[in-house]
Amino acid sequence: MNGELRFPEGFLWGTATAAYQVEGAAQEDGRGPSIWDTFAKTPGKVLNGDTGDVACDHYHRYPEDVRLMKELGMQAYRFSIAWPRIFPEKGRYNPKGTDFYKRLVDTLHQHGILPVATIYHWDLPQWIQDEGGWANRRSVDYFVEYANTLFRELGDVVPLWITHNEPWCVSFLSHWLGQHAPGHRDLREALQVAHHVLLSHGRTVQAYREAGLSGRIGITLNLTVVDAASEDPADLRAAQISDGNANRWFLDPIFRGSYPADMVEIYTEQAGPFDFVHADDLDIIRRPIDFLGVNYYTRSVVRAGEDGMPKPVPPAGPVTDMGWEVHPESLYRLLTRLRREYTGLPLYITENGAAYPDRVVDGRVDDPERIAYLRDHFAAAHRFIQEGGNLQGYFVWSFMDNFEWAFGYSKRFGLVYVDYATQTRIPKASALWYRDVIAANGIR
Ligand SMILES: CO[C@H](O)c1c[n+]2c([nH]1)[C@H](O)[C@@H](O)[C@H](O)[C@H]2CO
Repeated sequence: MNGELRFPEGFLWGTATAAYQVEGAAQEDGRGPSIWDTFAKTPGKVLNGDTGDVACDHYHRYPEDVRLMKELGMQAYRFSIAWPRIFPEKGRYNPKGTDFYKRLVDTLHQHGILPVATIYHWDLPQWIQDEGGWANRRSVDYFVEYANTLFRELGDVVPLWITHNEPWCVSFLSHWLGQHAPGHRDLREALQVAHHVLLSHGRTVQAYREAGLSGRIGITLNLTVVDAASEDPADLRAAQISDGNANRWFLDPIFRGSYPADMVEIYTEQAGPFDFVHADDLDIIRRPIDFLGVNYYTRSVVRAGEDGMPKPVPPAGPVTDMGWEVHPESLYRLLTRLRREYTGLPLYITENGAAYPDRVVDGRVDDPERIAYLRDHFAAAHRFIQEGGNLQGYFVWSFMDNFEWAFGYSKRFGLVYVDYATQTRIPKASALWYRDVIAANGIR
């Protein structure tokens, strides 16, 4: 058909969620508290005082959800494993926690859906935070023990592993900007956290190789394109700094084995010496991975503040319900840069999607804006592939509406609408459209 954009044979189409955002069952089968249980119960941290106590009750309703994924033709499901289910207390392994993920993975296989497991998606066990959290280098050892347990228990049935979801959010958003758990505002701590998360990634890749498993392992980074508000040298430098913080701080250690020098100079000046970086750390962090997961939602535009540091410029174009600019061409720009400057490894879009104020009318949810958003981003991805880019799959965020962190349940990213009062699932028009895209392996 004219204008149809077909994707390569075997391209993997899926959706993504994360444990704390969908599972609920916060105290069930021995799960211990996470930093998000603590944060959400702290007055003022999450809109409307929402918590993940129940969420989408995915812990109990996953059979229904997986059936719906099958009906919608989804080929893969990216979920995260809740560390506090596996090690609820220091030194205590909880087999009941692992058993849930064995049930989930088994159900996915029964329906011909590929399981993709994210080992860490922000729900750090509170007992580790009580020892200093990711800022404490001991967290690296705890993480490797946790990961090795998952490889032992699930290594033969999970073919794709993601060590971490978005180290930038775990470090800078949560320990410098203070918007996510544990809500700290300390640049030096954020830099220590970023380093220990990256180090735990490298140690875990090493552990996966030593386990002799036949699957693949990578990491998911939230990446963006940063544009300067003008050609003024101050704005151009501000964009360079913003790019350094958002992108290069993680891409350079993983793919080049060093932190970006321009940013090291700035951060050393602002936060003191990098004495938390030990001699062989960067060699561990740069251990070769099998793929890179890319979470892309929007680009950013910055100008220079009084101090020369980047200040965000409000979007000029259309935005989603999060206020994020809809900018699909920047997905193409980002992917092209990754291929040009960093890696030819397989890439997966491990998250892309949009929140819109969805409404149920006569039992249906029409979401044309989400369809348009996804179509344009799929087209951008297709352009990258057509030019030789090694993009192998796409996971829409999210399978269903869920707990959107500090925004609580006020933002709906799902292809499937969730009525939280009844836990009813309603596939939105975008879910039915996505089903047709998957069936055609392309867009019209
Ligand atoms: C700039 O967006 C970030 O890359 C990002 C967006 N998102 C994420 N990271 C997280 O991985 C998800 O848990 C969020 O639910 C999702 C939607 O907000």
